[in-house]
Order: sequence, then structure tokens, then C-alpha cells
Amino acid sequence: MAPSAIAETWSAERTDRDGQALEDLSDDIDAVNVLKANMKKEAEASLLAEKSKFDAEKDKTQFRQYEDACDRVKNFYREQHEKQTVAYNLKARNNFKSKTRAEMSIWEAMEKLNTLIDESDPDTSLSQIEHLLQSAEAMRRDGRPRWMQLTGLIHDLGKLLFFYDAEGQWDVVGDTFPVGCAFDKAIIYPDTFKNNPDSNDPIYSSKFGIYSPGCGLDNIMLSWGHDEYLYHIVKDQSTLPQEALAMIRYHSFYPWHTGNAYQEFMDEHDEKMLEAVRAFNPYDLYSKSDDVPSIEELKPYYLELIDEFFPTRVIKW
Ligand SMILES: O[C@H]1[C@H](O)[C@@H](O)[C@H](O)[C@@H](O)[C@H]1O
Ligand SMILES: [Fe+2]
Ligand SMILES: [Fe+2]
Repeated sequence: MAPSAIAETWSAERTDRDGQALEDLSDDIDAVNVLKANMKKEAEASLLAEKSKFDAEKDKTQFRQYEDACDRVKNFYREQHEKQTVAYNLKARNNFKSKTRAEMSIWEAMEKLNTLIDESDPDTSLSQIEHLLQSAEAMRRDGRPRWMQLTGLIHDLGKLLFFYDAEGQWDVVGDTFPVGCAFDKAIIYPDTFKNNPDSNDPIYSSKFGIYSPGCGLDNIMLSWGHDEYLYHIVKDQSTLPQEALAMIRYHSFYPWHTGNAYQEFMDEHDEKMLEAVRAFNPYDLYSKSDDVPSIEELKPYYLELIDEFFPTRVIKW
């Protein structure tokens, strides 16, 4: 065969071979994409559609009974509702950004938090570490994804704020609500806002206040406390997905996720996040009546889980 003919045959063969290889490759890519799409669907299904064990239980009515709550809880909310103003919120956010309060691991933070007894909570007398483990364990039992179990484990760690910059418990724990617009009736003890200076401000007390309809919850200032603080820490220092960030940021926003108030501020993203927060809520609230978890037994499992999503280990708080 003449050299040119050899070259032609070779190049034709090569083209065939390359063509085949390309086809194989694109088949592989298709297969990977199908797999990915299925995994995503499964993850969404397991997060949202699956029934939690709490859905079946009938005694939910015994939780969050604020009218029957003790004076400790009532006094807590009176103070909080009087002191959470726009001015305080701006000051607290500025202060938060100005420094690092401490450096420690997630587990160390859980241990540190353990001495705090939450004055706003009518439903549990357990320690914070026990509450965190109860929430995470309830999710693990229900087969929720690992990132969600971790979210359960850490969701109240923002209460650490109490040991640093807080003026009391009123700017750390309790339900949250927007400041800068009218306080909604869906907030517990709504009458206690009458002594909040913002109630007499013509703009802050109007329906939309300093916001506009559809502006998105990200642009709304929620009362300052453990949710907003932890949200900022976790957003910057973990690889947790946005659903986890929403669960942390809005888990105390009962007037929204349970009371259906403030819907007019939501954008499309918030619609998706609301589903995630609602999937999270029963594990926070109803796990409070579960058995007391054994901290030492559970520790190895959760230390591994923490490492999976917090690459730096030592967190700047
Ligand atoms: O008393 C509780 C407690 O402080 C929780 O951590 C908070 O998330 C709830 O919203 C509140 O009702
Ligand atoms: Fe909380
Ligand atoms: Fe909680």
C-alpha cells in the first residue's frame, strides 16, 4: 500500500475509533447525569415527602401551651417583646460582625452550652446538649439525610451568644419575629408589644414598615437571637446545604412557619425554604418528650458527622 493510502486508512480507522470512544463517553455522561438526577430526587423525597414518626402522634397539643405557661416564660416574653427594636437589632448585628468571640469545636460548644437553662421554653427541663441529641436522634431514626441530622444536632448552638454579648436571655432565645414592620397577632403574647417603642413609630408599626411585599426574607431583620447568630457562623464555616441554613435561621420563626403570617414578604426561594423549615420543626419540638439520650454512647457517631461538614474543625464563634 502506498504511504498515502496507509495514512488514509489509519486516519479513517482512528476517526471510527474516536467516534466510538466519544459515543461511549457520552453514554457514560448520560448515565452519570441520570444517576445524579435520581439521587437528587431521592434526597428531596426523603427530606420532604417522608412521614416523620411525629405525624402519627396525637398528643401534640401538649406542646407550646403559652397561656398555661409559668411566670418564668411569661416574664421572659414580656421583656423580649419590649426590648427587641430596630435600633437594638442594628446594634447587635454590628457588634456581631466586629469580632470573634471564641474559637472551639462544635462538640466543645455543645458542652459549653450545657449550663444554660432556657427561660422561654415551657416544654423541656432537659439540658441543651440533651435537646440537641434528641432532635438529631429523631431524624436519624426516621432515616433523614446526614446533613439534616447534623442540622438537628447544632441548631440551637447559637444560644452560646448568652455567654458573650447578650444583655440577658431576651436577645438569645425564644421565638423570633420581624422588627421594622407591624408585629403580627400570630406572635405569642401579642399584647406585650404595646410597651415596645417601635409600636409607636408610624413607619415601624405599619403593615410593611421599612420593607416591601415580595422583598424576600433575606432582606427582613428578624429579632436578634440564636437563630440569626448561628446562621452566619454556619453559612461561612460549613458545607451544609441552603435548606440546612434556612432550618437554622428560621426555626424559631413560628409566626411564619406555623402561624402563616408575613407570607407577603416571601420570594420564590423562601417558598422552597419554608418546606424545609416545616420538615425540620417536628424534630425540634416533639422530640422534647423522647427518652433522655446517652451522650457518651452517641458521641463517636456525631463527631464523625461533624467532621463531614465542618472542614476546619475549630470554629470561630
Ligand atoms: O423556647 C424555645 C427555644 O428558645 C427554642 O430554642 C426556640 O427555637 C423556640 O422558638 C422557642 O420557642
Ligand atoms: Fe432554637
Ligand atoms: Fe431547639
